[in-house]
Amino acid sequence: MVPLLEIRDLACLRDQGSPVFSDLNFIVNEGDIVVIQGKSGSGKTTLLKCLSHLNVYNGQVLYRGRTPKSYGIPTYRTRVLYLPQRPSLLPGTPRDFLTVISSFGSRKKSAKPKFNENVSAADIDHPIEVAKSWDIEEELWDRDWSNLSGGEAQRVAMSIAVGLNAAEVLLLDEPTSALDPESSAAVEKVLASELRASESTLKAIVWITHSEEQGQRVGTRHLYLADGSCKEISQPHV
Ligand SMILES: Nc1ncnc2c1ncn2[C@@H]1O[C@H](COP(=O)(O)OP(=O)(O)OP(=O)(O)O)[C@@H](O)[C@H]1O
Repeated sequence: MVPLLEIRDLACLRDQGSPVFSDLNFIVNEGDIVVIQGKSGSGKTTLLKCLSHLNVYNGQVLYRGRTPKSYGIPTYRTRVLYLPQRPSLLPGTPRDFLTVISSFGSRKKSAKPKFNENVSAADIDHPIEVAKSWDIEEELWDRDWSNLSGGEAQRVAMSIAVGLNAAEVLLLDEPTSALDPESSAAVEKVLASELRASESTLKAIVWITHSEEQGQRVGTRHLYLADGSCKEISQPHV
């Protein structure tokens, strides 16, 4: 069976030419929540950016056996969706971002998702409803990202990722780092149930966390990045 995501001989260089990492090889299968751990500066964010085709890299990233370019990069980025560590650095408002991303998207309206389906107002309403369930009032959608708190921005970004129901793989960069334990647990619960729900497009998550406890709670697999390479470990790294 073709893996959902396959990473072959992935290497990424710093501006000065030294490698952040090289020769990374791993597979993400349907149902996986792959937790990525590693010390600060080990290359976790860089890895997610390579997977979402935001960084230049050597080697191959294959989504369902095909290169990102073969889907068209905007469509690929909607299907393999990266949520940055600090969504507050995005330009404009969350509603602007939602409109742009949904115009590239494809929602699963039937058992077989199709690319480039038209997006209706309902597509845009759903993330707003998900966000409301996480105590995000609608007026926040029209504020600049820079004027949201870190935790508000994280919940809004996550509600877009979940509510649009377009992504098959979510690439999450410390998605709950600015949340209190209760909000964090609510987000973990929704993501885990989305992964199990048959009507959801979501098939796998790659999740960076510095929290060993969170890694243990959410992860089905654990990768540890160190010294420019990564290894699969059976338990979260202590
Ligand atoms: N645009 C860039 N130009 C030059 N070096 C960069 C750039 N982005 C990242 N780096 C370097 O690449 C290395 C890996 O950074 P990265 O942000 O991927 O680490 P990380 O493991 O996610 O760290 P943290 O846990 O602190 O978020 C670091 O040495 C960082 O300084």
